[in-house]
Amino acid sequence: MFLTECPRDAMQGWGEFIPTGKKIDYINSLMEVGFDVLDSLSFVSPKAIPQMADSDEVAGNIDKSLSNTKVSAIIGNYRGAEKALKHQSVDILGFPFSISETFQHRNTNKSQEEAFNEIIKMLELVKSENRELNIYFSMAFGNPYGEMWKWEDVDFWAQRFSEIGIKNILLSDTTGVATPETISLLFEKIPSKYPEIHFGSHFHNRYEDSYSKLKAAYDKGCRRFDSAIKGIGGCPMAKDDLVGNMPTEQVINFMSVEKVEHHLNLLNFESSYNKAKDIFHF
Ligand SMILES: CC(C)C(=O)C(=O)O
Repeated sequence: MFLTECPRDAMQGWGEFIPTGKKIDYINSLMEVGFDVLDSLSFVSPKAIPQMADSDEVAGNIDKSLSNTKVSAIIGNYRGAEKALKHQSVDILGFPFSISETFQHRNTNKSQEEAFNEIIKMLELVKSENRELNIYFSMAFGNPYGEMWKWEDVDFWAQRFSEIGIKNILLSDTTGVATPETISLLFEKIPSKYPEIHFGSHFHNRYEDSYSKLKAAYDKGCRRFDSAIKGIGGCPMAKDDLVGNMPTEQVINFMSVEKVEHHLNLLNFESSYNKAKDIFHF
């Protein structure tokens, strides 16, 4: 299993400002759990996401000597990519490309076509710096804006991104509208057409829906899951429709029930969980 913990997604919409020192301590503790990736930073407008305005300082204090876990940063445009790439601690940039034209505007103030063209430029930059660029397919399972959803639209964009050489795509259920049926459909139809792309899931959901979503994706071959401790978070740009993340405890529970091997250190996970309790008051 390829596991990404998303403290960035947990923190970004949190109402009270989390002191920078606490963020750093939390992320460094997660570095010792054994996740493949920590989605930790955000180089987007501090006006839009004030909680993440200290990402420069956080990035400068991530202790990469603790493990081989890669660090990822979300960006919304080329300028954000340049800022993120100044930090040697950042291995991966993540861009939220939306399958919904409405949400692409809402999230990055661009049309899909404009965002795609900017991604082509970002990809050149990222390659020249020897880092990676992941694409999130936001609203991959439908949207709350009344736009029609078809798996073929997701496939259309998967094809376009495969043509420019994108290697990692996270099918994201931004507002938690996916069902086990739509998850099965996408994971059955799309990844097998693009063997050069590593597809994963980035689910937002209510706790009670989490197991069935994991199972639907897993049964269709998905081996890459994003999650956040206690399911805290969600996309603040989809405010009216905010739902939490896939809870990491539920992913661990799933792996234990389904007898799936993983490489997480559960003692260290408990210590990070306790830090999350302190930050998010649960
Ligand atoms: C912004 C991206 C990464 C996201 O969380 C989503 O679209 O679900």
